[in-house]
Amino acid sequence: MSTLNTSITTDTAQRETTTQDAVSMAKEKPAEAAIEYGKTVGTPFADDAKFCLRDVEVFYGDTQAIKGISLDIARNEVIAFIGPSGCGKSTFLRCLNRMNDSIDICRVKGRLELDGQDLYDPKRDVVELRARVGMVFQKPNPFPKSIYDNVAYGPRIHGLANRKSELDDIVEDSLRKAGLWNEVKDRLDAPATGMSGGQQQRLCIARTIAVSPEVVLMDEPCSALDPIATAKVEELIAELSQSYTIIIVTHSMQQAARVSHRTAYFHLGHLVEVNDTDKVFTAPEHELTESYITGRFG
Ligand SMILES: Nc1ncnc2c1ncn2[C@@H]1O[C@H](COP(=O)(O)OP(=O)(O)OP(=O)(O)O)[C@@H](O)[C@H]1O
Repeated sequence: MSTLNTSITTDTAQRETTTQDAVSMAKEKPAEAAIEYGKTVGTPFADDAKFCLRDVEVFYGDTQAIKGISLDIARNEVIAFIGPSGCGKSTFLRCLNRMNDSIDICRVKGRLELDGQDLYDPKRDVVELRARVGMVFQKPNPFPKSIYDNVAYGPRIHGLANRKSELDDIVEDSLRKAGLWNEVKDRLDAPATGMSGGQQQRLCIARTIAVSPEVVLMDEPCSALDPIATAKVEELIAELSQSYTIIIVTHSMQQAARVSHRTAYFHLGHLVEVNDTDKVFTAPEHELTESYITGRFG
């Protein structure tokens, strides 16, 4: 603050710049000093844990992106990851189905278990893991194939159907669960790339659930969608939560409030607070959570 005061001069241009600096300082991310390493306030642990994650650290080369996070994710819960850009939400999400394995400079440390089994056991079949823990990305990414073949792709490679009729049933069931069947049942052979963005994203969700996953990871699944398509995907998340554990990264606090049971607030690679979603948005425990949800920075 003293630097700011001494920089004030009578020069008008200089004064304007200084005022802008003050505004941007006020919007700046609060210091890491407000966070105790490895400590999360609220309710990060659960009795019925699908994922048990302890002391997780992630490095890109020498840079530490995740700083000692411990968290349980319960069976059939929807948990939202929120926080300012670059705080590590996607990095942490990608640990859960080992998507970070494909990044050469990325190292994951700590204990990460799915149903009590080590996620990072070198003997683990990663293809099988990614069928159990499916992922929906920010931008819809259908294959350049027909609508039918997009959904049938996973069941085919995992040998989930012995006959064409069984595959047809899986495709129909997945498209129904994704709320898309009525829109596409008469054009299953049409290219998926000809669908609207919102339809493509629901197709990607159908493709993910076609292999009967236990968990669906969603990395900003609505950021490329308009409000109507977003509302459809959010309705879908509510329906899917009956059967799956869902972990969603979102920049929209309204979306986190609408779809999730618990919300986890990340800051500079730390997990600062986890609480029931209502509590996070009405009575956050940590000052940084409060600053973020009230728009003081982010
Ligand atoms: N492939 C990578 N190589 C090197 N550094 C990376 C890589 N991916 C992410 N990072 C760094 O790790 C940190 C966390 O990034 P991450 O994408 O996980 O944050 P985020 O909270 O999901 O951000 P956003 O909300 O902007 O998507 C950032 O400093 C980012 O620059």
